[in-house]
Amino acid sequence: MKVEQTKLEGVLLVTPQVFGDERGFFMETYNREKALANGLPGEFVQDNHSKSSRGVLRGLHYQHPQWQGKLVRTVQGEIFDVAVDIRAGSTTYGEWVGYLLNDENKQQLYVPPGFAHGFVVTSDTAEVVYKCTTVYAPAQEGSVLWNDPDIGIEWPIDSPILSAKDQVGRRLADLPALTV
Ligand SMILES: Cc1cn([C@H]2C[C@H](O)[C@@H](COP(=O)(O)OP(=O)(O)O[C@H]3O[C@H](C)C(=O)[C@H](O)[C@H]3O)O2)c(=O)[nH]c1=O
Repeated sequence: MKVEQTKLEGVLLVTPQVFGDERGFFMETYNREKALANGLPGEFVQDNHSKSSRGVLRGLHYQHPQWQGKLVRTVQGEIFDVAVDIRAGSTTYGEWVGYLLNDENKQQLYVPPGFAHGFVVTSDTAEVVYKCTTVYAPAQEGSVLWNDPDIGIEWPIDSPILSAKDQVGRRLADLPALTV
């Protein structure tokens, strides 16, 4: 697998080695030894799977103080996956990166603790699976407004479908000082 550092330190783009043959393909989607050798966590404690229709935007979410690192991939369809640096005092505070993760490129995005995460679906449907470094702690969840102009995410969808929670995410300027 290839692991690339994005412009936000700690956010990693993972491209797995895909073994194709006349039957189809095989790839390792996670390997602890290779992960540790490439700056990825050696332990995840929860796997998630969500399915969404075109235009659904889930995010931007984080957990604090029990931050969740997330290794995200799309097993069917395509998403535009986004990480936003919300670590108080970070030199890249409020900056974002976004990548198209789909069932063709099979790429994964690692979103480390200290970042808000979200995605929008750019195919008819998308099934997203992701490994988490800590378990779900709903009382610790926070939401950042998906279209906060102070972040300026260039989403490929103008009018996304949002949950009630995501319609009222907090502006970056209203976030408490969050440390990892
Ligand atoms: C996240 C989560 C949710 N749930 C339950 C709670 C609700 O009854 C239902 C839907 O939850 P929610 O609307 O928060 O799901 P998403 O909007 O997909 O939330 C996720 O969206 C973005 C992309 C993220 O990065 C997070 O993993 C997560 O916040 O699943 C659980 O039981 N366990 C969980 O870990």
